[in-house]
Amino acid sequence: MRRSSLSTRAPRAPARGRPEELPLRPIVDALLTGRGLGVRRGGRWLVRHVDLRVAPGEIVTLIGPNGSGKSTTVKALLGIERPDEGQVLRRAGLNVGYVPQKLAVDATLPLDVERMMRLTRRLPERDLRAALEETGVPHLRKARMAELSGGEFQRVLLARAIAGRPELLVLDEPVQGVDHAGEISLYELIADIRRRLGCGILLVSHDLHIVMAQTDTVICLNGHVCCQGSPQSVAQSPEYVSLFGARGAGALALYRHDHDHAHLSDGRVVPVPHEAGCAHHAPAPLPHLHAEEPHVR
Ligand SMILES: Nc1ncnc2c1ncn2[C@@H]1O[C@H](COP(=O)(O)OP(=O)(O)OP(=O)(O)O)[C@@H](O)[C@H]1O
Repeated sequence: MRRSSLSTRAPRAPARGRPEELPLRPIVDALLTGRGLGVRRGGRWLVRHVDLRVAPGEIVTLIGPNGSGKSTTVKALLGIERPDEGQVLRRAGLNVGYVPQKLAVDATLPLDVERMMRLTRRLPERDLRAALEETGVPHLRKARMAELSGGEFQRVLLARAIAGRPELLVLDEPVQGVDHAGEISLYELIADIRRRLGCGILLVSHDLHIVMAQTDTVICLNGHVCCQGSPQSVAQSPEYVSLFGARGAGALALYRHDHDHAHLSDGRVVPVPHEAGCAHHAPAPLPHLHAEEPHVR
């Protein structure tokens, strides 16, 4: 039977003696695409010529030194900052969960976790409870935001971002104020959320050696895209080494083996198929995309 790669029709009933044909998967479009993105403020380009895309189920991590334009790029992609150049394409009606880089809660504000979760939307009890459980903080429901530890605070923000079952999760430095062990478990939680929700994730991080184990595509930014690709290919690129030094590159190499197993939330380690290194993340023309405001939570 001749099959078109674009077809999404159900397969015919299998002929006797022939193996059943699996239904063809529909073409999966990117959730979010930036093409030639540039943001200019105060007479200078903060970022320029940025191409990136996030597909469903993919973790894309933006790394780069302080002031390299990571948050600016994220804000431009989400429509929070207006780009001066290039194009942002978001899947129509895209549901986004966003944890911004800066979110300070005044110590005098009597804001508890439950109210924080419901601050900007109606959230049914079931969804609120599920989100807090998924991020491991159901016991903090009545706690005051201002009294949470760094790790607890970040978990609540994550719960708030996933409560609406987003298709895309955007996390701008989600492990701020978290100790080393807490960072590792937060990144494992993020990878676990990706597996459970099947959402795409755009992550901004400084924690190269930890985050790399969970990342599909790394984009190394320094006002422009210096290099991009799988963690392994980026670690070997001269641009990356010159930005982060050989020590940073060496730290990535240490984590190559992590791709052969996964950590479950109950502590078990299970084998996963070896990923044979992602291809470079070249933006390609995408049909069915509309430039419109996303539904950012
Ligand atoms: N609205 C603005 N007007 C002028 N300059 C800005 C504006 N927003 C950001 N910048 C500058 O743009 C540069 C990039 O900032 P951005 O916050 O995107 O960097 P970053 O890579 O996220 O940094 P960090 O790792 O320190 O969080 C910085 O020099 C910052 O001061």
